[in-house]
Amino acid sequence: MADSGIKTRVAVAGLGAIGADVVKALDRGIDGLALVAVSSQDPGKHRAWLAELKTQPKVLPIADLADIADIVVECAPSKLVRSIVAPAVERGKTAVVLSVGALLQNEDLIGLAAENGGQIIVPTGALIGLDAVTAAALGTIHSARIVTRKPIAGLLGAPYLVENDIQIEGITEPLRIFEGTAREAAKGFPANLNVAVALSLAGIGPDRTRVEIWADPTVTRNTHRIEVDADSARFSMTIENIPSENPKTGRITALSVIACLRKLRAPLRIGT
Ligand SMILES: NC(=O)C1=CN([C@@H]2O[C@H](COP(=O)(O)OP(=O)(O)OC[C@H]3O[C@@H](n4cnc5c(N)ncnc54)[C@H](OP(=O)(O)O)[C@@H]3O)[C@@H](O)[C@H]2O)C=CC1
Ligand SMILES: O=C([O-])CC(=O)C(=O)O
Repeated sequence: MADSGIKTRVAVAGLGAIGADVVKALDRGIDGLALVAVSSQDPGKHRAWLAELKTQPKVLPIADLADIADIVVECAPSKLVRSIVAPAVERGKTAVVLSVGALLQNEDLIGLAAENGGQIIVPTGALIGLDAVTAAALGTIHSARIVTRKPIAGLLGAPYLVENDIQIEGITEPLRIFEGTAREAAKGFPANLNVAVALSLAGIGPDRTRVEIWADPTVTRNTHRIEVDADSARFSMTIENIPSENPKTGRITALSVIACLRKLRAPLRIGT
């Protein structure tokens, strides 16, 4: 298909560990896409590096991004998901969502996208294997499980730890701090376990996907192992993510978003 020359306009909400890398990649150039706007809590903090971009995006409040973009990439705290995604999908536009856990409290956004011809895209993010999980889900998946091990800094402050008075600072041995469903994990660890919800949405849902979380002072990487048993295949895979400047977020997450954006207009797409 010939390139029409018309660029799809992209806005990025959040300029932290994920958003800043996505903005820089868009500015370097992704075929068919143009960065038009960004949003952050404190834009002054980002003025210097934004000024070095080849093309200056507008700096807007999150609610205004979908006015001028075809795709809004959400890389912000999970409590903002609704205010970023709703304006996009109700205009028939696309929202790329990183704070996947928050979709469980805002499931109606999926209906809103369906009614208005919009789309919500969840990149593989910090996880591995969602291509195989979505394929297996077309048959029968008997079970899906994720075991996450994170260094202490990747878990500190999670509401589940605070509510249950679980102390992890200073532990010297791995400690299993949670066992439950992906839905429960999303509630207790909203900034740490998006991967569990992504796995569940690709597979057998948040109430049947089992999650185990370990605070592990012996690891330096955010490590996720998934185990899936289906009528088409059985597989297990592990990813060991090097933390970014945000210890909760693996470096590969921004790269996954960039790869996802590149696929949108690429002449060759690899993978499901
Ligand atoms: N799906 C997945 O696999 C993964 C998902 N995530 C999730 O992705 C999200 C982003 O992660 P990460 O980049 O590490 O987070 P960071 O904390 O590094 O960055 C968050 C950004 O959100 C911005 N922000 C905060 N409030 C507002 C607001 N009111 N309006 C606009 N912007 C705002 C901040 O602005 P400022 O810089 O000005 O303070 C900051 O730039 C998180 O919810 C995280 O849990 C993370 C890893 C993997
Ligand atoms: O799932 C998340 O929110 C983040 C994560 O574990 C990682 O980046 O490795």
